[in-house]
Parts: sequence; C-alpha cells; structure tokens
Amino acid sequence: MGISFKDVTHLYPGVKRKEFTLALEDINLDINEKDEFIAIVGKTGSGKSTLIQHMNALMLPTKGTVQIFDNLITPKKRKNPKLKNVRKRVGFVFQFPEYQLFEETVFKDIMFAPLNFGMKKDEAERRTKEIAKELKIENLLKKSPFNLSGGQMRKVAIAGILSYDPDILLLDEPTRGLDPKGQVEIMELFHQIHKETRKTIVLITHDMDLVYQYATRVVVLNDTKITYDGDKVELFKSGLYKDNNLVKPEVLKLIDYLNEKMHYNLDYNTFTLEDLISKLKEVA
Ligand SMILES: Nc1ncnc2c1ncn2[C@@H]1O[C@H](COP(=O)(O)OP(=O)(O)OP(=O)(O)O)[C@@H](O)[C@H]1O
Repeated sequence: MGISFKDVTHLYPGVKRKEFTLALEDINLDINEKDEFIAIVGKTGSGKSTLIQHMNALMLPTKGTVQIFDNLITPKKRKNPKLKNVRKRVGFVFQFPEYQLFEETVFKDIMFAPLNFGMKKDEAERRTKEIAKELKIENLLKKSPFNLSGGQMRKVAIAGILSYDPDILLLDEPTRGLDPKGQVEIMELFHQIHKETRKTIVLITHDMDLVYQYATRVVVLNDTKITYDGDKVELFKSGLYKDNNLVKPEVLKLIDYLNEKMHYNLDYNTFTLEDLISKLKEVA
C-alpha cells in the first residue's frame, strides 16, 4: 500500500477561540503505490485540497491516522517520523505554484530538491537539464522564477518535483493557468510518466473531460465526506455525478445526444472513437 487513511478528520481553527471549520470527516481511503491515476473531484470547499495535503503530511490529522509508505502520521506532532522521507517519496505540485518557488534562478530552483535529498551535483544538473527539455522550459533556466507568467511558474514547479523522481505524484489542479496547448502537453506528460513508470498519480481537478480521459479511478468529495470511490464510467452512468454537482464529460454528452435523438445504441463502456465518428458522419 502507498497511502492509507484511517478514520481521518480535519478541523481548521477559526478566528475566535473554540471556533472550527470541519474540512474532512471520518475519511477512509487506500491508494496503491503503483498503477493508479486517481482524480479527486467535488464542489468548491468540499475538502479536496485538505485531503491531498494529508497525502504527504503537509497537514496532520485532527483525528485518525495516515500511513504513507512506512511512515505513520498521527495527530501528535512529536510522535511523527522524519517528514523528509515522506516528502521524497510523495511529490506535491501546489495549486499556487508561486508558493513553491524561491531560488534566484529557475535552474537552481529545479535543482534544489534533488540536492536537498542527497543527489550528487552532477547528477542533479543532468536531471534538471533533462526535465527542462521535456517540459520545454530550457529558455527559462537562467531567469528568476518570480519574473515568469503563471503558466511558466506552474511548469517550473512541476519540473522541481519531477527532478527528484518521487514514487507518487500529487497534483492540485496542475493545468490551471496554462494555455490549451500547455494543458494538453502537461496532461500528456503525466499520462506518459504513469504509463512508463506505473507511478501512482493523484490529481485534483474540476475538469470532467480530463477525468474521463485520464483517470483510472475517481474519488468524489462532498461536504467533508467521500461520497463515491470507483470507476469513472459508473459515476457518469448513475445519477451520482449530479448529486455531487459534477457535469458529464463532453464526449458522453455527445453519446447521450446520439442515443436519444438518433436512436443509436452506443454504450459508455464499449464505444470507440471510430464508432462515434462514423455515427456523426451519418448525422451530418
Ligand atoms: N487555512 C484554512 N483555515 C480555515 N479554513 C480553511 C482553510 N483552508 C480551507 N478551509 C476550509 O476547509 C474547507 C475545505 O477546503 P478545501 O480547500 O480543502 O476545499 P476544496 O475542495 O479544495 O475547494 P476548491 O475546489 O475551492 O479548491 C472549506 O470549508 C474551507 O473554507
């Protein structure tokens, strides 16, 4: 097992004493070390970011425990293991990448984590150049990370995580701030990493088309609780997606349209793109 939540509750302290916001309640969730591409979805404020931050111990549970590989994270700070080990194995790309950039050049920023985790300088430099090439940000390496656009910052933050090759990747809305081409490039990169290395990826997104295209499993949060954990097709086949304020992916809407208006019998589980194109040609 990679990450395992047992009865996790999270409360944020309020402005006044004894005032709290309940963000997660009695969460039980198991994530395998390999082969999962999990989308975490749900309406604004449902607890997604709080949940994902427990996956590399950026937050401690108020109640319950989170097992992250060999490390048991508990509510008691002093009982927790050295977190460097957790952070090395579980990489996190934040929703606001500017928070994770701090060096004077992009090159140094990408190299920071591998050096911090004990990689030799030559190897860290080689890796930095390789990742920069893959993400098409070689032209930014000499720049300050603070003089970049939002989308460029996001790519640099992603490079800073890929540079030390963690076992599990956590991504909080990774395509936010990127132009459409950049969004496709980033998602294809994660898809390729997932296929080639079998690394588990956990992605928070509001984009159901991305969920449909890439996820192997969907976890839905609604008002602090997990209301669905399973197959994406089943989620959109059932009415559950509506109960959780989600919308259908565009491709499934198209299938609904063809089935309803044209009396076709396309199935969410078995249709192929060729089927869809040939039916659309008939309609045209
Ligand atoms: N630092 C904080 N202090 C107090 N309350 C917080 C804090 N961060 C989040 N919350 C509250 O905890 C709840 C869950 O927030 P969280 O950010 O996890 O939701 P989310 O599903 O990620 O939302 P979004 O889709 O808008 O990013 C919300 O009620 C939010 O107001």
